Amino acid sequence: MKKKLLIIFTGGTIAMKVDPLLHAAIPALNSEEIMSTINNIEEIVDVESINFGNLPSPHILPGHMMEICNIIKSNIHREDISGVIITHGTDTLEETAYFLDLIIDQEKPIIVVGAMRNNSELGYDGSSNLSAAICTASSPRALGKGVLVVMNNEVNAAGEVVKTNTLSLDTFKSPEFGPLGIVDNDEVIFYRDIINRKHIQTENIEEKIGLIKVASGMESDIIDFYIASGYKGIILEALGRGNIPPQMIAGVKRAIANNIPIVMVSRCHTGRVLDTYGYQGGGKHLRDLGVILGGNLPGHKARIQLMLILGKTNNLSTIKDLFEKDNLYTN
Ligand SMILES: NC(=O)C[C@H](N)C(=O)O
Repeated sequence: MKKKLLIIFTGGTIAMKVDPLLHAAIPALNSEEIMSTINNIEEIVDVESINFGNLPSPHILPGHMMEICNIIKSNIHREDISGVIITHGTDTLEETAYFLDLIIDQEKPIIVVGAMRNNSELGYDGSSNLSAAICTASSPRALGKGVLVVMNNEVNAAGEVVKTNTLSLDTFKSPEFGPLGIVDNDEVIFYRDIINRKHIQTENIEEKIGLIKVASGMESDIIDFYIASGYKGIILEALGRGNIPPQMIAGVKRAIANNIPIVMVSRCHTGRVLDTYGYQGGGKHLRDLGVILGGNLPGHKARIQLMLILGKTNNLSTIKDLFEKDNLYTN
C-alpha cells in the first residue's frame, strides 16, 4: 500500500522565482506548483499538503516554529500519516529543525528540506531535494532518528547540521561528525546513528534571548544593553574553549545578579566549551560565576534551546541543570 506523507510548505527559495521587474528572487510558488516539479510522485506516495505560508527564512519567527511544531504534533500520530516533511528557507532552516527536534518526541520521520537555487534558475534543486526528502520520510530506516535535514542527497541530524556556504548546493554539513547518511538512487542509507537526543517538553517559549559574538577587546556594554532592554537570557559565543575578555566579566555578573541566565558556547566551529582556563574571564572563572556551558552548539542553536527551557522555568539552577544535563552536545 502507498504511504501517505504530510508536507508543510512554509516558503524559502524552494518556493521562489525571479521577479522580472526586481531582477531578484521573491516568493512565488504554491504547494501544487512545487509538487508539480517532481515527476510521477503520485505513483510513489500520497501527499497531504498544508500551505503554512510563503515566508523567506528571515521572516520565520520562533512563534512560527511553535505553530509548525503544533501542526506536526496534532497530525503525527494519525495512522494514515507515515512521516512529515517541512519545506523551509535555508537561512534559518537549522533553527526550525533543531526547535522541532527538541520538542517532538516520537518515532515517525520528520524531514526539513529547502533549495539553494530558485525555480527561475538553471538547476533548480527544489525537485531533487524534495524527492530525496520524500524517499527518506517514507523509509522505515528513518524511524526513530529524530528530525533530519535532507539536502543535496545528504542526511544530517537537526542537532548537528549547519548551513556552511552562502551559495553552494552542498551547504548543509555536520562539521563535527559528518552526515548520518545519504540518499542514493531513491534509497536512504544510514552510516551512523545518534546515540542520545535531548527533549524539552514545553508549550511556551521565551523569545527575548540575546546573542553576542565575542571578539578581542569587547566590553560589558552590549550585555548591559540586553539587561536594560528586558532580555531574559543571553548566549555568549565565546572565544576558543570558552573564554571572554576580562572587560566583559562585570556585565556577566550583573546579568546573573538580575536572574538572567548566560549560556556560553564557542565561536569555534567545532569542539565543546569547558572550564579549562582559570584566569580572569577563563572558563573556570565564568563557571564559578554561574555561567552555563552549552557544549558544542553554535550560538543560534543554543539560543533556540534556551528559548524552550525559559518557556518552562526562570529558576537559574533548574535552567543550568536542564541545559547541561542529558545533552549529547554538552556532556
Ligand atoms: N536558499 C534559501 O532558501 C535562502 C533564502 N534566503 C531563504 O532562506 O528563504
